[in-house]
Amino acid sequence: MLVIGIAGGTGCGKTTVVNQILNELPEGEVGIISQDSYYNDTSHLSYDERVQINFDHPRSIDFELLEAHLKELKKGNPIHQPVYSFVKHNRTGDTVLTHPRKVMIVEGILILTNPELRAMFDIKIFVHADSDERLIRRLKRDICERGRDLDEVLTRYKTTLKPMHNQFIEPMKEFADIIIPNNHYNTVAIDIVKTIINDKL
Ligand SMILES: Nc1ncnc2c1ncn2[C@@H]1O[C@H](COP(=O)(O)OP(=O)(O)O)[C@@H](O)[C@H]1O
Ligand SMILES: Nc1ccn([C@@H]2O[C@H](COP(=O)(O)O)[C@@H](O)[C@H]2O)c(=O)n1
Repeated sequence: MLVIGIAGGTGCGKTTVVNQILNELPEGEVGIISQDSYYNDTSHLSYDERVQINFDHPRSIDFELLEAHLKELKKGNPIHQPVYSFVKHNRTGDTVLTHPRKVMIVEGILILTNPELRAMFDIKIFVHADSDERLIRRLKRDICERGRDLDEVLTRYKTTLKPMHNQFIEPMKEFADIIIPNNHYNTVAIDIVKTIINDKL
């Protein structure tokens, strides 16, 4: 199994890059694990308490479960990937049966911050977009798709997103094998990654 880690700040285009990679590759050969599925289970907290969580700090992620799941997939066993709700700020209780594939992609803002998880990646990719570009994209996405308003996104950006990005995410570029500039759609970089995957398949 080839395991590819794709990191980068919120709104840099990780999900878009993953979809572009999947496009045209043989169906059923590439699997995806999203770090978002592994936000800690916070069922013991009220909604108001969950809103206060710093979702851009590594401690908000259940890395233990994420690692355990990746190990199972590497052994050839399927896993039940939790489903996360950005509206409820919690896991929904549902899971998605995820089968091992020849190529597994793990994507998320903080996946390179955990040394044990990082060691499991054969290829580490960092997607870069400038912070103003990422903020614009995040505003549009969170308002249209994640039930947020302008005030919520901007407050979160100033109080947690930006400082956490500078402290934990940006320094992870050091560990990347490939950095994809993504201020604009980067078809050349996507083609290179697709070629690497096709070689493996
Ligand atoms: N290169 C790009 N140029 C313009 N918009 C982009 C680009 N890449 C992604 N987007 C848009 O930005 C938003 C956030 O992208 P997404 O892939 O969800 O980022 P991430 O998963 O890194 O948070 C989406 O609405 C997406 O369509
Ligand atoms: N309940 C939550 C959980 C996470 N976030 C934000 O999501 C971002 C990570 O997801 P991307 O798809 O953008 O990579 C992260 O910056 C968290 O702030 C949230 O808003 N609410």
